[in-house]
Amino acid sequence: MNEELFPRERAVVAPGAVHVPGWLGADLRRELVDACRAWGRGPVPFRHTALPGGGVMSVRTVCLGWHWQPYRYSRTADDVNGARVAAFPPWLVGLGRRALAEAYGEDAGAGGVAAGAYGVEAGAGGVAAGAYGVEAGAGGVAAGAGGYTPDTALINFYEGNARMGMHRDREERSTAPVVSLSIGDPCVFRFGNTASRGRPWTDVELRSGDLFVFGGPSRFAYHGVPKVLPGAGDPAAGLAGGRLNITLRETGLPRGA
Ligand SMILES: O=C(O)CCC(=O)C(=O)O
Ligand SMILES: [Fe+2]
Repeated sequence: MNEELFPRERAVVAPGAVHVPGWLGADLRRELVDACRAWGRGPVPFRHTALPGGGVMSVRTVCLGWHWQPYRYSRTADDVNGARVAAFPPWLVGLGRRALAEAYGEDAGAGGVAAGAYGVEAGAGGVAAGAYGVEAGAGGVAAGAGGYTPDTALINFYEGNARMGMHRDREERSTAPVVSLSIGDPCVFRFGNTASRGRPWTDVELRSGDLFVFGGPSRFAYHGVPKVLPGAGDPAAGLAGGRLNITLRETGLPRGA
């Protein structure tokens, strides 16, 4: 939302991890909320994901393109109703590319990403090559925002005391960045490190319309949502309460599958 008295500043939270406050305008937020409602109507509904240990996640999730369940992707929602998940729409690929360009700079190519988001050190080659591996260096982040082709989205809905523990998004074979879009109630988003669930971490408040991208050296960093803050959702976007988060990812899985 852009009505802030003191506009919030974009911030590089860690190398490759960028927070862009208020990136989504009201029209786009509303379109996304409408789209999420439609996706939640099927073929696969929002569900509390069952964990192997017997627990269930407090957020409710629905997926596009590929269905995520702990800890793999499949085309069908075998832990829900067995249906094939809704297709990942081309317009969402476009939104992902725009998000990447916004976070890392228009020339989010080899040099652009390195210089813009990772800092000069990373650009020097060592970190970039080390973090991406040769494969990704050639075809992943280095290909720039235009080459970014997310093929799965996890749509999380937080209500009441829903939260998400510290974890890594690591079921993807691609090392391309994760694009995260938030709509509705604000939350504390905890962005940690790649070594452990523990400190150091940075707590960032994500509000409605905020973009957060994590790639490069931060792609496999631990992160979580310890708390959703009280709010009224985002009435301008047609969300009466709760928090929606959409993450766009490249699975690196075969497209034809
Ligand atoms: O809700 C968020 O902001 C984070 C969601 C997340 O980390 C995930 O879906 O893996
Ligand atoms: Fe995550």
